[in-house]
Amino acid sequence: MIRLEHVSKVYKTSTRPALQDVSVGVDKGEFVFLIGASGSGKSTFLRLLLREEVPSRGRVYVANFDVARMARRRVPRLRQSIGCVFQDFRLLNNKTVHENVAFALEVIGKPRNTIRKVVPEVLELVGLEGKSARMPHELSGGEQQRVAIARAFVNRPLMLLADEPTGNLDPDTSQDIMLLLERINRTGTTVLMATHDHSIVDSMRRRVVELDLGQVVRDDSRGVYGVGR
Ligand SMILES: Nc1ncnc2c1ncn2[C@@H]1O[C@H](COP(=O)(O)OP(=O)(O)OP(=O)(O)O)[C@@H](O)[C@H]1O
Repeated sequence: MIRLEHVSKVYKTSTRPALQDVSVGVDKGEFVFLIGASGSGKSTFLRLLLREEVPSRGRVYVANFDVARMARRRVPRLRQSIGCVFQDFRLLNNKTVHENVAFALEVIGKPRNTIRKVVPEVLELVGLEGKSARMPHELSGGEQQRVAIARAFVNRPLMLLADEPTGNLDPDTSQDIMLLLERINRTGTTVLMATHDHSIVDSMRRRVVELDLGQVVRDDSRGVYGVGR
């Protein structure tokens, strides 16, 4: 599903590589934590998968896309197969919950009757049935993140990328969000989550890929956050 082969990334304005000779494969349906100190390269890793950046060296594959080399006009198709969730939710504040999720389908040209059918289904999946008419500011942080996850998942992407999705949430709410990401993973969706949250990584016992100064220093199949460190 994801394959990085000997990927290095050096940003123009930086001397030290953000990623250095990184080779990682993630199979369809896996749940993987990407961990590492601030500046270790986690966001760069995710941005390469979305073709928001291109590697300085090496190859990046996502599903059947040769991400770094594909024509620019095919990039929207790549991005449609990847759902994204962020620490700061990134909802449209002037739209309701329903409209936020529906918008993700409108922009890719889904017919209105499909949208009317699938939006309530996905809102139920994330536990927000009954809140579809609320505005984002009328929701708790955890609920806002559920809307963001619904929006990322409504198109049934092959993969969900989550960049610190629990970074703004308290521990209990974070656990609820993790249960939701696990549920989405059980539908067969590959989940790759960048995080600093020790307790979540330790409680889930999933695969852990650790970056340090742009290099993979650990890849454990049922890892914890800080083994031996
Ligand atoms: N657009 C950019 N231009 C120049 N340097 C960058 C750029 N983006 C990131 N970097 C540098 O690349 C390195 C890796 O950054 P990256 O954002 O990938 O780390 P991170 O692990 O996601 O950090 P954090 O946990 O703080 O988000 C850092 O040294 C950072 O300063």
